[in-house]
Amino acid sequence: MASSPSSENKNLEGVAGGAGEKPIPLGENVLQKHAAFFDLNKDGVIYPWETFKGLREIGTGVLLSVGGAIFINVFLSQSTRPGKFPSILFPIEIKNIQRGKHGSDTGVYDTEGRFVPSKFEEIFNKHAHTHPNALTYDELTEMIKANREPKDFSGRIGSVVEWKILYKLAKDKSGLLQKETIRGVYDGSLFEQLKKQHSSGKEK
Ligand code: HEM
Ligand SMILES: [Ca+2]
Repeated sequence: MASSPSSENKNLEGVAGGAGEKPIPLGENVLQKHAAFFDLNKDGVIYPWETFKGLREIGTGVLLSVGGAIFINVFLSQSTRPGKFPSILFPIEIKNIQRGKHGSDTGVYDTEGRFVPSKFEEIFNKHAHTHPNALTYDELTEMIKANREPKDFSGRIGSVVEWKILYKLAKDKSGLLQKETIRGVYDGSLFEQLKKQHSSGKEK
């Protein structure tokens, strides 16, 4: 469908090194980094209270952080712990985080949680009409709509939530979501940045 063999080949740039280098092992996918920010004690498992604390640290309000922690952990605990009896503590297992991928997304993470540069560029080629390196709120909404897959209720909700919260937390003073900001969300470096900004800008 959308991903032809030729566009898939481009993924390899981000995956394998030059001649003779070993490909990056699956254990080092960027989606794991995105999630690992929230693993406060770095034990490979994210409990809801860690998600809550992480969300607070990057500037999310109390109510949204409570809702976010419940929503994220309930959904991702189920998919990252397949085959196991559900745990009432709703842990997310980072080593399986790629199983938490849903439909109606951008495809910037591939099925193994790796970053696909061509898909990342596609966001801006298709939707950045007013500024080449940023999205306005309307352009973001347009992108989310364009990524909708038929009958994919949960994937659509997931995408709206991810992108609208990102916009709320990380838009610039002119209301734009900058390309570099979006790049930073994929490897989680944006979360570290937001945490610094938030802790320096506000006394607890
Ligand atoms: C405020 C916090 C967060 C924001 C703003 C955020 C934002 C995003 C964005 C924008 C995407 C990309 C979706 C796409 O490419 O279409 C994404 C993907 C993803 N995020 Fe987060 N995220 C946050 C917290 C978390 C947490 C706590 C977890 C789990 C521990 C998580 C797990 C995932 C997963 C599994 C995906 C892959 C979904 C897919 O591509 O289908 N995120 N997130
Ligand atoms: Ca943990």
